[in-house]
Amino acid sequence: MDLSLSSSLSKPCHTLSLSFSSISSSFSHKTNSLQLLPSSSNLGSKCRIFLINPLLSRQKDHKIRAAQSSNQTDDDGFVLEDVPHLTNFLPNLQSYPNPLQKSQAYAIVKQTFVSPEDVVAQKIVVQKDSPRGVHFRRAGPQEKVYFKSDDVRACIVTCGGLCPGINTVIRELVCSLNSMYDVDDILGIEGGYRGFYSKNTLNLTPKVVNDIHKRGGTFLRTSRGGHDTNKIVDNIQDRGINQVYIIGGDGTQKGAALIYKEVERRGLQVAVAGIPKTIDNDIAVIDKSFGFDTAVEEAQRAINAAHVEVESVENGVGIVKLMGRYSGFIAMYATLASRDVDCCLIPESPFYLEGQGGLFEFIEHRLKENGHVVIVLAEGAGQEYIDAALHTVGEKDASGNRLLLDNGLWLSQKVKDHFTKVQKMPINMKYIDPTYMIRAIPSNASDNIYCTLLAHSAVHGAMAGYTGFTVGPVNSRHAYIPISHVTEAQNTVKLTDRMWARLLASTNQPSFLSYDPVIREKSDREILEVINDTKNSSI
Ligand SMILES: Nc1ncnc2c1ncn2[C@@H]1O[C@H](COP(=O)(O)OP(=O)(O)OP(=O)(O)O)[C@@H](O)[C@H]1O
Ligand SMILES: O=P(O)(O)OC[C@H]1O[C@](O)(CO)[C@@H](O)[C@@H]1O
Ligand SMILES: [Mg+2]
Repeated sequence: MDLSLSSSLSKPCHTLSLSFSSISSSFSHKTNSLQLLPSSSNLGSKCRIFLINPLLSRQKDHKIRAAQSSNQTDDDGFVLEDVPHLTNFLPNLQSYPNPLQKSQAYAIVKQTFVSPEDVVAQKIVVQKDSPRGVHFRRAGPQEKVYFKSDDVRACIVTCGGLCPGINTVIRELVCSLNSMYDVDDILGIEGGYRGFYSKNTLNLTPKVVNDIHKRGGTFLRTSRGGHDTNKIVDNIQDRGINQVYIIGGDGTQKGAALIYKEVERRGLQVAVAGIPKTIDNDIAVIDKSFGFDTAVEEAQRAINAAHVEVESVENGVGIVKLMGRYSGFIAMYATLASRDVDCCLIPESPFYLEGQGGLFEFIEHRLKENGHVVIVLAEGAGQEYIDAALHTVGEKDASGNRLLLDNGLWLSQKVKDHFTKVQKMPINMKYIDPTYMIRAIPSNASDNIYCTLLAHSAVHGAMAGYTGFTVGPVNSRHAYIPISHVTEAQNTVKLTDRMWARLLASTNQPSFLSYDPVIREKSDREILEVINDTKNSSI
C-alpha cells in the first residue's frame, strides 16, 4: 500500500501530525514537495512535522526545519539545515543522469550515489531523550545532475592568507571535474576576488595542475580586500561561468555568500561552492580546516629547536610565536603534541605578567626547577596590552581584519627586562618566529587526502545543482553546509572544554584565573615603557 503523502509547498506553512511506525521524508526539487514515506529510516514512532513554504524557507536562508513540536515526548527534534538548490529559483531546470553511472572506477562501488535522504548530524553525543538536533545534507555524488558536461564552464579562485594544501584542492577540483564529469572548460581566477574584474583568466587542465600539490602557496595567487559583489557577478555572467569554486577562510566565505545571493537575485544558473581554508582553524561547524595538521607538525620543528637551544644554556627562555589571529588552535595543538612546552598563551585566555600567579613568577619557578622554559605564544595573545600602550586600536588589513603587533618581540623584551633589571637574574633569551614558515609549505599526506575529498564533495554538490554551500567534514562525514551557517561565528578555543584542560594539565601552567585588574593596570603602565624603549632601540 502506498502511504506516501505529498503536499504542495506553495501554500503557507502546514502542520501535519502523523503516527506511522517510522517515516522518511524526501524533498523533490522538481515538484517542490516534501514526501513523507513509511520506511526503515527511523524518525521516531510518532512525530509532528512542519512543512515550510519554500518562499518562507528561502527567506530563512533555506533552512528546512522539520519535526519541531512543543510536546517533547512526541517530538524527535529533527532539524535539517539544508543548502539552496538551483531549482529553488529556476524551477524548470532540466536534470540529467550522473555520468558517474558509466564510470569504470565507480562501477564497483556498492552505493555510487548518496541518497538524498542521507544527512549528517551536527551533534553526535546525545542522551536517550534528547532531540535529534541539527543535520546537514550528506556530501557526495547524486544520481541526477543539473549540468550537461559540455555546458559547464567552471572557475576557481583562492582568497585570504596561505595554507598548506590549497594547491591540492585546486588540482583535485580540476582533475575531478575532468575525470568524473568530463568537464574541460575550467578557468583559474588570479589573485583573489579582485582577479575576477582586474585580471585575465588561466585555462586549467589536468596537465597544467598535475604537479602543483607538491608546492606550497597557491598556484592561482591570492589577495585580501577587493570584494565587489556586483563587479564579480557581472564578470561571472559576462564570461558565461556557471560553476564558481571559492577557496578561502571566514572572510572569503562571507564574500561567497554575497555572490550566491546576487546570482540568485539575477536568476542565473550558477552554482556557488565554498571550500573552507584557514590555517587558524577558525571556521565554525566543520571538524577541522585543511592544512591545520600540516601547520601543527611544522610548528613542532620550531618548538623543538627552541627546546634544544634553551636546554643547552643556563636560564634559557625560549619563546615561539605561532599564527592564530583570534583563535589559538595552532598554539594549543602544537603545545599538546610537543610536551616540551611549559606555557601556551592564546588570544582566548587573558594572561598577566606581574605578581602572584603571573607569567614572570611561573618562569622563575621553571628556571629554578629545570634551568630552562619554553613558551608558545599565539600571535593574537596579549594584543590588548600592546594596543593599550601604543594606542593603536583599530588598524585593519585590506579585508578588515585586525592588524596585529609583534607580541613575540614585546614579550621577549618584557621577560628580558624583568629578569635582568628587576630580578637581577640573567637569562638566555631565544626568540623564534616561524609564523609564515608553518603555512607556506605543501600539505602532508593526510591533509592531501582531506583536500582531495573536499574538492570531490564540492564538485559533486555543484554538479547536482546545489549552491550557496560550504563543504566540510562534520563529525568525520562530509556535508553540505549553508554558507551563512559557517560565517555566523568564528571557531575559537573554548576555555571551558576539556581540550584546554588537557593542555593546562600537561603544561601545569597558571590558568591566570586570578587576573587582577590592579596588577594589570600597573602592568600596562610598565608595558608602555617597554614598548617605548623597544621602539627607541628599534628592536
Ligand atoms: N564581510 C565580507 N563580505 C564580503 N567579502 C569579504 C568579507 N570579509 C572578507 N571578504 C573578502 O574575502 C577575501 C578574504 O578575506 P580575508 O582576508 O579576511 O581572509 P579569509 O578568507 O578570512 O582567510 P584567512 O583569514 O584564513 O586568511 C577578501 O578578498 C575580502 O575582501
Ligand atoms: O598574510 P598576512 O596578511 O600577513 O596575514 C597573516 C594572518 O593570516 C593568517 O595566517 C590567517 O590566514 C593569520 O594567522 C595571520 O594573522
Ligand atoms: Mg579569516
